[in-house]
Amino acid sequence: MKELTIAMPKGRIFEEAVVMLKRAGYKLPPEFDDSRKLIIDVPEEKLRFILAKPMDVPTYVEHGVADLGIAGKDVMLEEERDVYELLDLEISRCYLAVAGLPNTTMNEVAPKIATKYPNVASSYFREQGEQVEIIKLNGSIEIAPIIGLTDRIVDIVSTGRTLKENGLVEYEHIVDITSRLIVNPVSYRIKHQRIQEMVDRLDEVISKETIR
Ligand SMILES: Nc1ncnc2c1ncn2[C@@H]1O[C@H](COP(=O)(O)OP(=O)(O)OP(=O)(O)O)[C@@H](O)[C@H]1O
Ligand SMILES: O=P(O)(O)OC[C@H]1O[C@H](OP(=O)(O)OP(=O)(O)O)[C@H](O)[C@@H]1O
Repeated sequence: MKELTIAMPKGRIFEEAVVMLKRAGYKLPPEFDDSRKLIIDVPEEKLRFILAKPMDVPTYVEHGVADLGIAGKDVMLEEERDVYELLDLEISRCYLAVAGLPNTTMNEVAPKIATKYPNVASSYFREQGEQVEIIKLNGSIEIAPIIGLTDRIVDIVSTGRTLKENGLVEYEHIVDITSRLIVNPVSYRIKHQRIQEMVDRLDEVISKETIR
């Protein structure tokens, strides 16, 4: 049996992804529940896990140092890496939206947009026929319109709590987001049987949890 390397996103997707793998019958050691290790080998399952920053997962997979990865659709849209999406895992559900201070319009000349997703935001506003200046931030995006850095933000919304507690409102819904299982195209060809088995096992877990 060929070994598979999987790039896992640290942070909020990690826990849900681990639950899913366990439900699919993979026996994962206690390091998955509490550890600072960045590489976890599971020889019994012939699996190696790399614990990466969520935005970096498609990079590892594109370069083939990981066969598979788990990444949010937001990251896939932003990074546009040369990988295949195999499965919608239907976890970490959220959406990308345009938000800002209530009852405001965007500056007519060169409105500014703060975001962690400069590529997604640029193409969205281009499609809308609006010319904007993108200001890339790495987090706490909601601060930007409050302190007058930008007119709007493009950011993730899940419960809407962060917008609400910071006095912002949603203006436009851009795209729904869930996490995806992604694969390196070469790995998919040469380790096809092994990868397909994992896809089938995960797909069964998804089907049990949702009414399709
Ligand atoms: N509030 C949220 N609710 C649900 N899913 C979310 C939420 N925020 C982000 N996500 C999804 O989870 C993924 C990882 O988010 P997370 O906050 O763990 O990492 P990150 O913010 O990209 O990383 P870091 O904070 O370490 O830079 C995102 O790419 C997105 O798909
Ligand atoms: O609608 P909500 O449920 O409030 O979730 C949305 C918030 O979650 C994410 O932030 P995160 O917690 O990752 O912090 P960050 O600002 O550092 O990215 C996102 O960027 C929003 O700020």
